[in-house]
Amino acid sequence: MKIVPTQSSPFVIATRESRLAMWQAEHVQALLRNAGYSIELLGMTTKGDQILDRTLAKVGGKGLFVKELELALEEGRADLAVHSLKDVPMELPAGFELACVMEREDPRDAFVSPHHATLADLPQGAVVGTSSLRRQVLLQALRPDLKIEPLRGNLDTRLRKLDEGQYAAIVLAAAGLKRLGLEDRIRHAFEPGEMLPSAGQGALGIEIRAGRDDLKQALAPLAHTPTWLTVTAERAVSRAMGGSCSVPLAAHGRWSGNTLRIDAAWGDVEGKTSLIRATAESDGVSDLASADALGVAVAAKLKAAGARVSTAS
Ligand SMILES: NCc1[nH]cc(CCC(=O)O)c1CC(=O)O
Repeated sequence: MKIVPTQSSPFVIATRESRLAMWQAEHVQALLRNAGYSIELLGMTTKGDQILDRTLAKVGGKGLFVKELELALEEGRADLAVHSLKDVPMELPAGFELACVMEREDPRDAFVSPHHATLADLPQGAVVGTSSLRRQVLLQALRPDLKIEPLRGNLDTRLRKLDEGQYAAIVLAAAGLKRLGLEDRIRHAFEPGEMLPSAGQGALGIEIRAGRDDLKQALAPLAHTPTWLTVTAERAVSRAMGGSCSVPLAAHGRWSGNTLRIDAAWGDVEGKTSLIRATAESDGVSDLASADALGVAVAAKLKAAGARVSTAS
């Protein structure tokens, strides 16, 4: 017999209305429904979805995607928000917390192109679309001749712009393409050694108002501890570097056995190709505090090698 949890009213998931955000919210909805909970969705459009003609760095940063969802939580219109962790600022506002981090999808960046198999196949000076400073700097480090042009919008919009011929290739997160059944668009998945992913890429986090123990209990079975530890270390690198989308910064963790290794790369916006890299590993990462400390240690190495802490928000 299934034990049905007691709920005074359905839990409401606040979600952006892009196909990817909806997929992610519906995924969490399905998991919680399977566990016997009653779950509804509240779709909303955020500023980050509306403003498409400027880079995120110029319009106010990643927080744009999450602020409106947090307002819905604050006003009691919704109970939880499912986020791509990559888009979640390092510090949550007071009164909010991450209730859980789920198992990571593919964290790699994907090379997508109608006519070229990978970066090395692109002709001299080809136009590659991305608005991510991290991707721009890492691409230029591999191929200084490429012309990087801005590309914003949801996944479908970005793929349409590629197909219309505005770019020879674009770079997207493999995770988003896979979730939407668009895996066949991936021509090449960059290994972390080629193009280091962003902190949190491919992982989903669920945000709630602090103190909602009923929700924490419901969400606990969705948590994936190895992912949570990894992304905590990655996000600690970003936090310690003052990371935001106006700084090219990559941080990526991998387990081998009991050892967690974090690689990071920091780019100078002005210098464009001067990448600073650092690595640290630990076999003693078993709680969020030690994961955080590992990330801070990587950031200290970046700083010692000349990376500067950003003060921009
Ligand atoms: N910045 C937008 C964004 N936020 C999360 C993903 C992909 C899914 C994920 O990383 O979990 C994407 C698209 C992309 O970078 O191509």
